Amino acid sequence: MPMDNAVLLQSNDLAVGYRQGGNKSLVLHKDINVQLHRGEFACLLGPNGAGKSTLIKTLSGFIPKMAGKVSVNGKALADYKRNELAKVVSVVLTERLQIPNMTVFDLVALGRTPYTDFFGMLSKHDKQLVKQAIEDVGLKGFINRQLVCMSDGERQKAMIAKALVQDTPLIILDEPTAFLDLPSKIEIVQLLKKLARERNRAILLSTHDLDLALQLADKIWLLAQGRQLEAGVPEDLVLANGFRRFFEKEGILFDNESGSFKVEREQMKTIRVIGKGVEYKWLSHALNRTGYQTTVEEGNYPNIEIDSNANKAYILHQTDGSRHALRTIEDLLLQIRQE
Ligand SMILES: Nc1ncnc2c1ncn2[C@@H]1O[C@H](COP(=O)(O)OP(=O)(O)OP(=O)(O)O)[C@@H](O)[C@H]1O
Repeated sequence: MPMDNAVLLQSNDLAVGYRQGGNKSLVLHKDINVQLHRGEFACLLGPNGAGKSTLIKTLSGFIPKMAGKVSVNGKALADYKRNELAKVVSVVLTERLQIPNMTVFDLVALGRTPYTDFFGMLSKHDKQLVKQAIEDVGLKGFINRQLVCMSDGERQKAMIAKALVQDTPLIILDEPTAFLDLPSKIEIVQLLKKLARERNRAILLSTHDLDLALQLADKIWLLAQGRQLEAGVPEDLVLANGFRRFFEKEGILFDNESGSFKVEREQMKTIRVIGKGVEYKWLSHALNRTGYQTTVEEGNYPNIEIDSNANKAYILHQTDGSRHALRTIEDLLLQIRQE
């Protein structure tokens, strides 16, 4: 069966910002025209203060737009009744929830509110969904734990579980991975991506995890102060120098080849490295990090030979003809510095 890739979220000439009393207002971005389709996993990236939270809150109806239009599932956001909207979009914001005595189960169960009766009674099916979502975010043993007795990362996972049980076609999350350790970040982002692909949901999340976004996002939305939002598949954005234009600062360069940031530093000396494989990669990394430029070309500079046969020995040949065999990269760096 072909997947439905209808537009679930759309903005037309949207302006976002804040009203500041009287007739004064602060418009952060205007003329935002973006679309998010069913089955799409999109990451909103941008430097601090770019306006990511402001855009997320505006798109999900938490703060009023300054101009333009936001449509969810073909209907203007403003035309939705509260309960009706809660069946279409679930939102996870960064505000910390600290309700005394509330357990993980209680919090996640709130996600079923749009589907329960007047008294908020959970059916057997609702309870099953709540338990499943708690398991899915890796909080199985925490079901009866009070939120106030949990770490920021655990609480964040509970908030994501609440969004999952809300069972909406559109999920919007503001920095859901902010407090998570790296394995949990990957786990949660993979879970969300799977949800988008297998259950045909549209998911938008803001994040500072550029690496994860480059690896997993179907679309990236780039936002920076004073720049028009740019959206596209990650590879197109890299090739169009998008990350350079949006993120580079003095001394910090985005390397289009590796898709990562590099610290610009003065290179002191050239060293020739002879070898291959993972040792070659990490030796070059160590030399670049400590200010050496590496080359494979012959020339009048020190040579380092990686001897993989001799249990990863590094043989340093200095220009004066001296030779040193070193066991670790640390020893090698010390030796080079002594010369
Ligand atoms: N309630 C508010 N009233 C006025 N200005 C605000 C308000 N909230 C945020 N701002 C300003 O709007 C700008 C964008 O803030 P926002 O929180 O949207 O950025 P962000 O991209 O999410 O940043 P970060 O990555 O640091 O979380 C900032 O300059 C901020 O100071």
